Amino acid sequence: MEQLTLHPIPRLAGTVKLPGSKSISNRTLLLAALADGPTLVRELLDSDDIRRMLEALATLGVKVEQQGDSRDFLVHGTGGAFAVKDADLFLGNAGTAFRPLTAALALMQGNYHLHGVPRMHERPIGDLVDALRVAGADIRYLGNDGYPPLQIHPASISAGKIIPVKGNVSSQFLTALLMALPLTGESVTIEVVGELISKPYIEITLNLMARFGVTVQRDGWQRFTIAAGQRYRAPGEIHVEGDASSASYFLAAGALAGGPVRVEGVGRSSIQGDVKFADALALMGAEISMGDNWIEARAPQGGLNAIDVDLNHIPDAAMTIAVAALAAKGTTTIRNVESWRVKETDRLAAMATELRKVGASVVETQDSISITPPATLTANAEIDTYDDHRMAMCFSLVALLGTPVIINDPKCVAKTFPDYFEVLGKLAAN
Ligand SMILES: O=C(O)C1=C[C@@H](OP(=O)(O)O)[C@@H](O)[C@H](O)C1
Ligand SMILES: C=C(OP(=O)(O)O)C(=O)O
Repeated sequence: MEQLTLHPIPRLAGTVKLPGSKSISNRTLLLAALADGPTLVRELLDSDDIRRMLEALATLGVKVEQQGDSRDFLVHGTGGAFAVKDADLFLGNAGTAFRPLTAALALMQGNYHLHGVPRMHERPIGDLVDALRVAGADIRYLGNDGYPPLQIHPASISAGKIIPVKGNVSSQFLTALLMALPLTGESVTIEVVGELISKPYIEITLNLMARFGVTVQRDGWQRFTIAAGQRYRAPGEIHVEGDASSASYFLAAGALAGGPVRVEGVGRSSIQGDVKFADALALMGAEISMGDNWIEARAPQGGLNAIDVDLNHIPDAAMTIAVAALAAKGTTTIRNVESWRVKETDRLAAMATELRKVGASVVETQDSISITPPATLTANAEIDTYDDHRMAMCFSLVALLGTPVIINDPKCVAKTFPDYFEVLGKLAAN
């Protein structure tokens, strides 16, 4: 197995241009593929999760043309029906490809086999399948009930009713329904049953749907109504913002190792909830400034303080807080992140195990984690990354605390940020 040794990085300052947002890239590709007419998608993220969506669309007969060597792609919309009616789709471990494609294809009168890596087959999808079955979809489980792989069959769809969906396992199920149900042309109300987690991701979905001409009437986070007869219309061009979750590693770096570190590509005008990571970092004492399209972080004079926070709204960037806690005075508690258990790995268990390797005292509950840093961090800890890009990226921050660290299987960052370590290295060389 490949290993990467990161030597201590005593001071870090500079500017990083962020890669495109994963959440916006995959939503935009699908909406553009479903729209009437062509859409130019600018600055698409280049990573495994996006490749899975691009490959799936190609298999489904959607024409997508890369513009030279750029990250600009012209997507030829299909008007809401893919030409290929029988397909086998491998979607890796990309939740933002698997869940929305399941919903869209379930409404399309074809035979589709959707599968992924072994971990994807352990990530739940039952709440989405249950909701789609209420609309008449014919979806069968090929392995364990409630989990991929799935086989979709042609079915008679009638969405003109209330579709209930549970939102306490993943917000991606509601996102998938919202994006797909306009394809029926009927009026439909989606009713969230119980609690909805990761709410800001729904705002990304609604924002992009609106740019493609479909508006949703909402009653808070409980009911979402799509009026009859709406179609996705190509908006001409969509520019993909920088990835706010990827920004978290560099902002934390600025807060830990002097700074200022500035990220470009997200800021005050971002539609991504993960920009709120900056608020959590500020709560720890970091000095944050923000413009429309940039955020900057620097270390406070007296070092960071521990915090006790509910980070349900930013589950991905919350992992970065867990590692930044190693530099904070006191015990940091991150609450309401049970969804960590069903992501790329069981992130609560993985985080607890690996933080202990660097010497932290950790208390893990079903939905929270408390971290108390040691007096001296353990040098050269070998961090296992569990094929989880975010484990690799957030544990790189240990090097910014003056402690060498070894990252096992560093290439797992390819899911969302293939050249993460090169970008970090360049910043460190400034
Ligand atoms: O909709 C999205 O783009 C995402 C939603 C979140 O998932 P959950 O809703 O499952 O928490 C997040 O963790 C994931 O990385 C991306
Ligand atoms: C949870 C994540 O990914 P996915 O889109 O596969 O759910 C993530 O990127 O942290």
